[in-house]
Amino acid sequence: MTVHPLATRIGAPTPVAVHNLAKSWPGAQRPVFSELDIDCPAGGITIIVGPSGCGKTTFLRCLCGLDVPTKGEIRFGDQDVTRIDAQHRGVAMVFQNYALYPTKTAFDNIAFPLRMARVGAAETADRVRAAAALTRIEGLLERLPSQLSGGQRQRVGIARAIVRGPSVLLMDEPLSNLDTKLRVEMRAELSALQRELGATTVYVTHDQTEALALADHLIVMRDGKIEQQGAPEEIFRHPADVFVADFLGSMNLLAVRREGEGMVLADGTRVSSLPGAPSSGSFQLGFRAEDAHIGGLAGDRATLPAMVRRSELMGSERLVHLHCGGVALRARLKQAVAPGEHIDLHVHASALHYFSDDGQRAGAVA
Ligand SMILES: Nc1ncnc2c1ncn2[C@@H]1O[C@H](COP(=O)(O)OP(=O)(O)OP(=O)(O)O)[C@@H](O)[C@H]1O
Repeated sequence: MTVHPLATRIGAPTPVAVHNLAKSWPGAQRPVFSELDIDCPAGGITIIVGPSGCGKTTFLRCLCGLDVPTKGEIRFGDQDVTRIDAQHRGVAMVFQNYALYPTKTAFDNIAFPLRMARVGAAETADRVRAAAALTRIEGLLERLPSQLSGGQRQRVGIARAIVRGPSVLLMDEPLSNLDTKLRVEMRAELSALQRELGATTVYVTHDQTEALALADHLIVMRDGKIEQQGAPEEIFRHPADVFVADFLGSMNLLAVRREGEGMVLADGTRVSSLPGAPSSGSFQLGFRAEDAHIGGLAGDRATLPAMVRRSELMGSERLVHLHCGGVALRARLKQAVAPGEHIDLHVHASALHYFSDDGQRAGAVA
């Protein structure tokens, strides 16, 4: 693999690890986060996803050195950086609101960290141009931030972050101020750029699509705790609890209880077969909208009687709002269905998830 001129690392990429990390604000009733144990793969993208206020930004600020954790350890490679100043960590951060100097041109914004580090004028110009080329803003370097679009401003922010060749790159919702189309484009570009630079990247978002698309290692956070972490596909396929299941991909959930030999939904509807279901008591059944079908499904499957409430055309398929077992469900179906119509929804055994009443995974067919 060729090493990009902005990748200043010597040797292998830097792994980032935190151990038992906690942060509390003075006077607050409970910590922002606690007991965080994370190993970010060297040279890969670790994504932290979670609802607003769960502590994502504060965690990133601790990694960056802008905030000091109350407890625990942060390691970049072999080095304990927990108490080391931000400018000596070899880390750069991209902020959600771009954080550009309004009176400086794009060139001067990007050059700023190099000038602070007293890098010579010729090398500064070379590096700014290399960063601008990577972020495709070569033609915009003389403009002020006010003369740039949101997407262009964010590119300047990213160029500024990578211009010193950081070994660790932190990104706080870098795409959230962009419109949907640009966000998808920039997402692909960011991924390519990150691979080219090889900087270990920690990326915070509340967007589950972005998280699944970009992550090598995915961490789902809730109320300052790690709910689940691992490979994105593994988490998507085997969510540890109802919160993760619903946060990553909106899971339909139905309460089920066993009665004698059979199973009954909350409104008394009887269900004939639920492959892999817990063998006693009550539980929650989960499945995703895209895993529901009408007919045409061979092998082990669940059949759920449902009534159509509304159907929205989404191009090649329809998002169908249904009533089943006393609750509202959603299914993405190929067929046209009419409001009021009664249908049998089929879900393949491999797409069924089971959770205990308190929301923990209760096993499922793999
Ligand atoms: N400087 C501060 N002093 C006191 N409390 C703070 C401070 N900064 C953040 N908090 C609190 O810490 C909690 C976590 O905030 P944080 O910004 O880390 O969450 P987040 O998950 O990044 O949210 P969002 O997605 O909305 O940006 C919030 O309850 C917030 O009010």
